[in-house]
Amino acid sequence: MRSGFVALVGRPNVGKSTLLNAILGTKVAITSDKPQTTRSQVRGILHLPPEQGGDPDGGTQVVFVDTPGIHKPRTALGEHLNDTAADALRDVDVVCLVVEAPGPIGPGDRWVAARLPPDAIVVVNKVDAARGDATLERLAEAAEIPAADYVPVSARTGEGVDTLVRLLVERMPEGPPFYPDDVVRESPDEVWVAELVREQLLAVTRDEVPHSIATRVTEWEWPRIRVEILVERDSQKGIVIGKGGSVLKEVGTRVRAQLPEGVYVELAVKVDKDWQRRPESFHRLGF
Ligand SMILES: Nc1nc2c(ncn2[C@@H]2O[C@H](COP(=O)(O)OP(=O)(O)OP(=O)(O)O)[C@@H](O)[C@H]2O)c(=O)[nH]1
Repeated sequence: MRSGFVALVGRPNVGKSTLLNAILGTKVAITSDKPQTTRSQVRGILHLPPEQGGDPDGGTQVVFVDTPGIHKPRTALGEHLNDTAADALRDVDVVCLVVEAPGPIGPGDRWVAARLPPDAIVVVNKVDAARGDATLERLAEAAEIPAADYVPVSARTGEGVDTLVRLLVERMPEGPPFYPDDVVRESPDEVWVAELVREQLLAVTRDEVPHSIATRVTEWEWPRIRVEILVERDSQKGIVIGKGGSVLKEVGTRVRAQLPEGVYVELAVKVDKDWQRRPESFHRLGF
């Protein structure tokens, strides 16, 4: 049996979480078109039996660690997110730096690249959205980053994902599994439901609101779940609730669609002034 850890790092919005979901073939990480969606290390576990590309003698388990996008921090939470991502680089077997094909490799990507181990893999994502020779240009640029492999993929269409998985399996050391066969996501159910609510709020609200939102489950009496939504200012409360509660209603419907039938999700909004700037507030939220 082979088993090991892979960290997915990169700047915000390059598609790390979408790639993790594509590799696992199931949703374990929330995604959005807003940067800085991932706020903690999210673990997803790939189990490959020998006949599906795992080690021929006993299969392979790859534990993926999805990380917050590394960025120039503007708040205490931002600094904490960078530290969380940097922590993930330690003690893993392979680091994948994710960049995106459509736009040039920028200072943010290079800053992360300079902190990689020399045997990292550079993943050039979103090749489906690259026009003309953009993918080739990006691979040429990526080649300047010292790494062991450079792999073009599309997390959206799945192109190249198998190649990436094959390279990762080859790099996994011999060892026993870390998780039971049926575990694909490490986070507890309460954390997952709170994340689903945050994902839908990110999808439904706009502008500065998304960064100010945090969610947590405050009651779990199956099938009734109460989720509290924290915002930083009074003005944001109205936006999150929506006219006549329309935003909350839409979010609730979208979340329920992803949970077993019959689950009742109750949403409440609360103001926790400037929680992102106060470590005691965001530590209380589990960051
Ligand atoms: N066209 C295209 N879009 C993609 C692809 N992968 C991800 N995206 C989009 O890129 C956006 C960001 O994706 P995420 O997976 O949330 O990005 P992330 O790197 O985890 O972001 P952070 O949490 O901010 O670090 C979303 O709108 C995705 O749908 C891809 O292969 N092709």
